[in-house]
Amino acid sequence: GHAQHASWTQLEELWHAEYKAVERIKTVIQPVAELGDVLKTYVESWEALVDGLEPPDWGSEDPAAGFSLLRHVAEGWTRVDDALQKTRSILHIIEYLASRPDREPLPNTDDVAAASEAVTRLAHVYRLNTTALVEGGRLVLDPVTGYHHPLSANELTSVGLVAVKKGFLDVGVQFLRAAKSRASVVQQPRLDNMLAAAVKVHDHVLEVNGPRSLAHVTATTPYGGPKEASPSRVVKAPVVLGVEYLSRHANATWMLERRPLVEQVQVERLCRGEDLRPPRVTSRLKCRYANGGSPWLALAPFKVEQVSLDPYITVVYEVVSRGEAGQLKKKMKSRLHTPYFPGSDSLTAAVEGGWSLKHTWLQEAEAAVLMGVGRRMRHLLGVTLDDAASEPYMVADYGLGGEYSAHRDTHGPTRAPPTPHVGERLATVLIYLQTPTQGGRTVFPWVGAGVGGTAGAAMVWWNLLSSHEHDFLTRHAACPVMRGRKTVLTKWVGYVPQWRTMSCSADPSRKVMLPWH
Ligand SMILES: O=C(O)CCC(=O)C(=O)O
Ligand SMILES: [Fe+2]
Repeated sequence: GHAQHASWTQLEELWHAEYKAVERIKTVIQPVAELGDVLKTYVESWEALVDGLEPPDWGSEDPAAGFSLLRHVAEGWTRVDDALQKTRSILHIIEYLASRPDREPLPNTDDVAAASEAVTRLAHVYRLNTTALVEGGRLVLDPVTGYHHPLSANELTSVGLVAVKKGFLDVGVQFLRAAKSRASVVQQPRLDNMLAAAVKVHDHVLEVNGPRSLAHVTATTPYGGPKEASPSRVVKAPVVLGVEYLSRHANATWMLERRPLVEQVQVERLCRGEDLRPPRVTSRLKCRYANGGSPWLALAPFKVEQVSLDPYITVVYEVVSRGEAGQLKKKMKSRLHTPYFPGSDSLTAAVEGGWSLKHTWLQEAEAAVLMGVGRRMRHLLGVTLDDAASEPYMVADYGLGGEYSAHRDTHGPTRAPPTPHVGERLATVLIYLQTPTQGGRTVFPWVGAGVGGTAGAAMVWWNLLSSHEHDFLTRHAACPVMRGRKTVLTKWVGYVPQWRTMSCSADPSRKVMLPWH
């Protein structure tokens, strides 16, 4: 099943619910313990009295036994009654605690497994600081406050084992090493065994399959044995971008066998903040004010920054204000669910979205804020994107290590067709309502560019060619969120409502963009 706590909004609710639960537990611990003690004493007193005798043989005619019986009940029951009355006053608290699973979804082993994998991926993509992990169980540090939550030996062990199982062999060994350094003397032998096994697997896989495939990652040199034994030189794979990528599309073998790994490696480099393009490409990018030719925006144009010219990707700043973002977040809170996409195969969508985000769909008519956003984008981009002419807005809230693997936004020939009056997803408007402090970039592996995201800013890109084929270069991914929260608001601009107003090109490979570009 699907993990319940796949977004930070839900994790935040869990913090609050857990706080309340523990506060209540604290109020019942003492009365419950007292009751336990009193009852135990009472039973002991009774057992001493009957001294192993069964009913017919009770010392009923022994005056001493009769005396003891009277005394046992008279004095004992006062204490029992006192403790029972106190417990009675906390029964509603017990009832509250006992009904917790009916009230809220509690995390289960699925959640823990998914979170372990998320931590593993974070460690892999962002090149975990092993020293900090070994010394303080530290995964990530808040650069401002210096806060970090240290992982215990047991937690490090369970993440390490998941990492090994999932093929992140280098990360697995590192976590198990960290676990060992933090483990008690009793735990040591078990960890020694696990670590030895993990190192053996790591070194064997490295020797047989090399350091990287779609299914595994190892360090570049073996962990066991003499270090100098295998000075295997790692050649950095050449970057594949733009037309070079497009030219490989005809090569089915390359697409099937080589593309996934090249894409993944390029995504990861971009996630770490690299730009894979040469300066002759990046130096042509501009930043300017734009009003899209709209008189309404003439006095208050948007700041538009080019991220890429082909495909055309821009960042439009200050599209949503802080207050508006807050209102939208409030609205989405109770509505988040596991991803599904209207009119498409929900299973595919859920798998693509992974466990690590929750989302909801919002109509423009449901939120005045969206009407404002829609108006701004309509004027700037010159497109129709109201409720009747496009899919609803989508709000997505990422979770712990939340990410979205590389995909295209268009339906294309393989997915369920879009609704007829909306058509293919001509453009994507992706607005960051909340920006993580570390990680979570949106990256385009075949463009070689990524954007860190500024709260309130929109990323806009055009997905289609004149031939109505999708532009393969627009594949993109959301990098795992390392620290902080990421909430995005997406609008897909449908093709059908725009086609009359678009300039048409005889060249089918031309990108479809609207006039202001
Ligand atoms: O959140 C992001 O950075 C990208 C989201 C995305 O690609 C999508 O929702 O289709
Ligand atoms: Fe997307």
